[in-house]
Amino acid sequence: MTRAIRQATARVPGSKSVTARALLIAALADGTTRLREPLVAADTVAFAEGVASLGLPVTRDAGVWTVTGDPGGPSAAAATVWCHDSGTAARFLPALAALGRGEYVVDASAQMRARPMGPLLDALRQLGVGVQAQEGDRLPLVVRGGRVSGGTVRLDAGVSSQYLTALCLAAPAMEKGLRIEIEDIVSVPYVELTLAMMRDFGVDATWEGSTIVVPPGTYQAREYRIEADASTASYFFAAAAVTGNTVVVPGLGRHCVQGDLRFATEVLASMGCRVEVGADEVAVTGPERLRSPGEVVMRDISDTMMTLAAIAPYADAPVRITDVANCRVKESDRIDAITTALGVCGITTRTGPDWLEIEPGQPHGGVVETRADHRIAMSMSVTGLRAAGIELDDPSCVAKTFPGFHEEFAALRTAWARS
Ligand SMILES: O=C(O)C1=C[C@@H](OP(=O)(O)O)[C@@H](O)[C@H](O)C1
Ligand SMILES: C=C(OP(=O)(O)O)C(=O)O
Repeated sequence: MTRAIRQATARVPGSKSVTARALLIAALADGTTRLREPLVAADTVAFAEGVASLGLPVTRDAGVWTVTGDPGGPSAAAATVWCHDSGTAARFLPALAALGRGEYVVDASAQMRARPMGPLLDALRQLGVGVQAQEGDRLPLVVRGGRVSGGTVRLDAGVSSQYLTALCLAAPAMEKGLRIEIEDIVSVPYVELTLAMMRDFGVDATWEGSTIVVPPGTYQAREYRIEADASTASYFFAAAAVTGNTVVVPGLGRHCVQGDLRFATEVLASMGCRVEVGADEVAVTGPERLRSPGEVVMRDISDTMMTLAAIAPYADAPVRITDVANCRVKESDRIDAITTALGVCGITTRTGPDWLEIEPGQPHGGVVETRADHRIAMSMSVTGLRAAGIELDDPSCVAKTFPGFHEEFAALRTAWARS
């Protein structure tokens, strides 16, 4: 007997990572850039307000953000840049501030103040930028803007690729450009995304072995469409995986530049899902019984680690996720947060410094401690599709990247039920 598969569409907002990069590039571009379909969420609003506070105007209309760039860098004489909980803002904006003509304070929430900044600050200091930080190179910072001539820096991006992206994005505005010699690196697809977007705005940076070479140059202002967020889409793809239904997500497709789409095309596909990548949409259909992918190395796509952990109980054998040490220094200690959440629901897990393992089982209800981490909230919502009584202590923390998440998730369930 063939089973009835229910199909529905889920609308996922614009990519956080693409929106943040586009804002910074546009701020340094020659002219006015119009960003279509940007992500409107706490992280990107903080980013846009940070750019504006540095003296580079950003107008936010529905569906279009307009940025008036200045290849000479920020013009404000003084500013306080408030990054809220956003790693992209807290790591990218100090590099933009370094190019300015004033003295800037960069600060953020307690959650972000606890996250590491050291390698970025070390690289900025190698370039002669005046940076003062709190003990342990944490936020808040004072950055003294000035002419940055560039040259060569060494960088350890083994805890976060965001330090490397920050330097790459700012480098064309440096007199000699920049050679960045990379010691270690995580989240490589995010760096590829950075270089691809720089190319879209007219600057061609290249890899030479483990060095990135960015020539001096000027970004060209343009009209730019922000694609949907592949990390956010992972929750909707995972929902199809555990229910055996089909979800179609528009705004992602063959030309997608985000590494996290690999969660669908590689991880879910290896678990028995059918994954169809079209020109401007991706469809995922769950199997009758979810297969364990065995061990999954997630160093490149660690934002989707919790999505996989959240569906792992429904697989037919244990799931082991490895090489995700830097998940311990994100919005929460994510290895601890997701295994604690699953534990509250009766699922057995094991962890190590950079890995976790999840046993198959039927979760029961419980109150999940989200630890103000949007991805714990969204991931455990997926677990809740096949387990009654899973509640989040703070559902509103999804506002970091998708304020409308719960409404869209509920709409998908309703659409499946009606189809
Ligand atoms: O550059 C970016 O836009 C991002 C890089 C990744 O961080 P790490 O490089 O710290 O892993 C990712 O987790 C984050 O959500 C967004
Ligand atoms: C790690 C994340 O964000 P950021 O580092 O940009 O705060 C995330 O969105 O999962």
